[in-house]
Amino acid sequence: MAHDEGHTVATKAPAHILEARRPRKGSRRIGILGALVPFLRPHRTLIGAAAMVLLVTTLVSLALPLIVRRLVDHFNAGNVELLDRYFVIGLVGVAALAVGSALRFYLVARLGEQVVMDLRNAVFSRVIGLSPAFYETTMTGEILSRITADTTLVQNVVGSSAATALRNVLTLTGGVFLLVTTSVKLSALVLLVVPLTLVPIYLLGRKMRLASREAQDWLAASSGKASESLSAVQTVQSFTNEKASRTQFSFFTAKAFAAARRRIEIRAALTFFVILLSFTACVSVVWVGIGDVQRGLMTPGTLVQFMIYAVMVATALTATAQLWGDLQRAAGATERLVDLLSAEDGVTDLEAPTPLTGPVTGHIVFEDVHFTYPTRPEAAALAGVTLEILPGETVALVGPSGAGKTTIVQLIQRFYDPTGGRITLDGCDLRDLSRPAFRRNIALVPQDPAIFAASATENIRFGRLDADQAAIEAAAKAAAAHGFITGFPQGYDSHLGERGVMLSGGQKQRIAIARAILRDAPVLLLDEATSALDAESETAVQMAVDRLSRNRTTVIIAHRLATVKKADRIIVLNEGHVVATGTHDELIAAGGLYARLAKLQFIG
Ligand SMILES: Nc1ncnc2c1ncn2[C@@H]1O[C@H](COP(=O)(O)OP(=O)(O)OP(=O)(O)O)[C@@H](O)[C@H]1O
Repeated sequence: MAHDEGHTVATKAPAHILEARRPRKGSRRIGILGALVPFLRPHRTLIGAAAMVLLVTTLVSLALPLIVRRLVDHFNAGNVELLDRYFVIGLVGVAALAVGSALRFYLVARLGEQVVMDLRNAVFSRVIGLSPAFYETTMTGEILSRITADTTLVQNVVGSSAATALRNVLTLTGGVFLLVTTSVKLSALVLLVVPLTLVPIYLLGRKMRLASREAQDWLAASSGKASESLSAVQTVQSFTNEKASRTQFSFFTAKAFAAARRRIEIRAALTFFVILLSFTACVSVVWVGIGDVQRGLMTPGTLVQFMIYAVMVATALTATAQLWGDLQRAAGATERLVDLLSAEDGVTDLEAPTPLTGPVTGHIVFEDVHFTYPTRPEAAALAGVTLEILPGETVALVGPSGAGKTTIVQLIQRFYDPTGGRITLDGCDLRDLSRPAFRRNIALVPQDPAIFAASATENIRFGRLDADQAAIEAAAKAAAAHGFITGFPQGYDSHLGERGVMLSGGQKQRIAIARAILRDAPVLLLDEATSALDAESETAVQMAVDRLSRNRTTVIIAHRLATVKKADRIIVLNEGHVVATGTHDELIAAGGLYARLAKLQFIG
């Protein structure tokens, strides 16, 4: 019932999920697992050792039935000494098998853990560097699901299934060879059935893989939904939308369940066919074999030996059917991980970027910059912006909502590349510089600063990771944050809670300002908070900003009269154009958009 409701409430399934239902180019191939080779290569020694152990244990397990045959055939011969010898050999074999199996488990499981660790790190290090355009179309919760759930599927394969598959292949090869040498006639019977079992494995395996990938996709979507709702839990609760959130979430989990159920059904069918076919063959063989023993064509020991091999071969086949499913599932997961690893970034650095020579002065120039957000190709966010910000100058960006102020600040950081024109820092096109190199010269104070679930010290240190405690406290003092931090029970060691839930708006801003002070960069970008602070916080923040912007190129998205009045120059934007520049008094005298905005927006 809840699921049906879900259909009406839930948003449409993400586009890539709908897309996932269609088989993609190459999605039929299990060969995608080859993408894991670069992750396996560094562990060659481990793999080699595991393969050796695997070979030895398989050979030992194939040899044991030979002993069993001798035991059976000499059972009544009265030669106790010979029997004892066989038992001792058998026990040695069993011991070798035990040691080998334990060692194989250890080596292979460790390999799985290591490969998955590397894979997780690779995916995270890839996505953490992707420019914001990527996150406009991908939910973070979904990426988390890829990093946890999908990598776990890969781990199953690398950390067990692959080894089991290899063992099965060896057992099958060795077992079939030994079957034939034991009895050609009975083997012919068994080998008739082997190809038959492969047919359902092949036919159903592909379906299973598609269902599995779909289940993983829905699972990822449900994580995306959950993390979105959880990160806005207060908004959800104050609008009493918990029920709708639950319904939406259960819509996604129900979809994941339905796909998983389809996979399980297919696998159940597969298990049925494989067990039926392989064990039917076993039983028929025993039937025929007992006749041969009665007619004296073979010894009972040989029949027992043959039966053990037949069971080994049949078991290996059954396991292969299941493993094939695991491999298919891992192929689906790998495909998605590969998608993430090879996600194209709209913003890329040159192979040989221009090095920044000497200290940056902070001379920023926009030359006829046009820009359209990739997700909104029909509307230009900037339509020919030309402006120059001199070293050390403080510039206030002012304009109605949607005018393009934030866009300008984003482009200065090269989160996007302009679609036309160019932006230079100290005369260098941003596209020719390496992002990490020039961003080191920029400090950002966002409107709603990110606060991490860590101590006050660690949060401020985010501005410059190698800063010592003294520098951190000095920055906090300059940002008027020292007072409230020392007021906390654990002072600088106080935990600030995820997203800074334990701080007021003004306190968060002062932490962000302390970070920027610590960074000590020649360019300061500041998005002034729109929310009103109390007079005391307001003055404290204002003073901290003044101190911070002195002797630096400062670009402020201004929302307060005090700020614009202090700016060297105000740039008025409207609909992606610069419509006027000047000081507060000049612009008021000119009486255009700014005069109107000033009257409406700045209360002072
Ligand atoms: N990530 C985005 N994807 C698509 N369009 C965007 C994106 N960010 C902003 N826009 C659009 O670009 C235009 C300029 O937005 P921008 O955020 O630069 O305005 P702003 O002047 O900072 O407004 P505000 O004062 O309300 O923050 C707006 O029409 C906005 O809807």
